[in-house]
Amino acid sequence: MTLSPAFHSYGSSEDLAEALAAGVAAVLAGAIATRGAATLAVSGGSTPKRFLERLAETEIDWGCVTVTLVDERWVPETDERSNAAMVRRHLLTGHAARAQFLPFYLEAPAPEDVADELRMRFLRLARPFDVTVLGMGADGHTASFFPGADHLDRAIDPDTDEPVALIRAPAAVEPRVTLTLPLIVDTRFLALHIEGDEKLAVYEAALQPGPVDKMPVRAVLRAPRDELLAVFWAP
Ligand SMILES: O=C(O)[C@H](O)[C@@H](O)[C@H](O)[C@H](O)COP(=O)(O)O
Repeated sequence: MTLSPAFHSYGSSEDLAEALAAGVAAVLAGAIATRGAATLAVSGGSTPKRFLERLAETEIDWGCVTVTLVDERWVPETDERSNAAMVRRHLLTGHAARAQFLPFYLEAPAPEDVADELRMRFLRLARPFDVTVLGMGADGHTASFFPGADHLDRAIDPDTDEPVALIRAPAAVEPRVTLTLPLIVDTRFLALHIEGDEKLAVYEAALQPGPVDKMPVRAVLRAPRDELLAVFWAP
């Protein structure tokens, strides 16, 4: 059964960052208390930076946390477009520097050259994740589920056993590697973090009936889950 998302709106990006960081830290601390470990998957781009900085300040036992990405642009961490570099800069500092980090990028011209290594790397990740935080583009993509992407059907196949998908799409700029839909929705706390009026309108349009491939965030919105998807929005 697909439950309607829980929508949380905040007066400012800073208020949202504080609230989302507190919520994520609480879920991670709960996982550490019960299992001695926690897994966090975060998205790249620009929106998460303030939230990740607030999360880095929380005093949970970061040494028990594995941090990974929802998706990555196929560039080295020296490239300003690298999501891994953004996460290291904004999250893996201070208290959170002790977390174990599992990035995607491997030294190879194309992700297809290391597809088996990527598959094995992410097959080993404990499931379900404890926290997954998604972003969304103004075109209705999330993760690297871009409209018009090649292999999009494989990436959003709810029945795939593959942990990652290799994506190429005009809007994606670089080749992408993304967690597949089952890994993304198989998480205890799933959040969609969007900011601005434009993305709010895109989110509301994505809630309406329509083809998934035109607004692939719909694959997440429609995925049957026991727990509510939590949407965090600020103007
Ligand atoms: O690699 C990426 O770009 C992200 O993982 C992607 O899915 C992101 O969440 C959206 O593109 C929104 O990006 P902004 O936050 O920069 O608008």
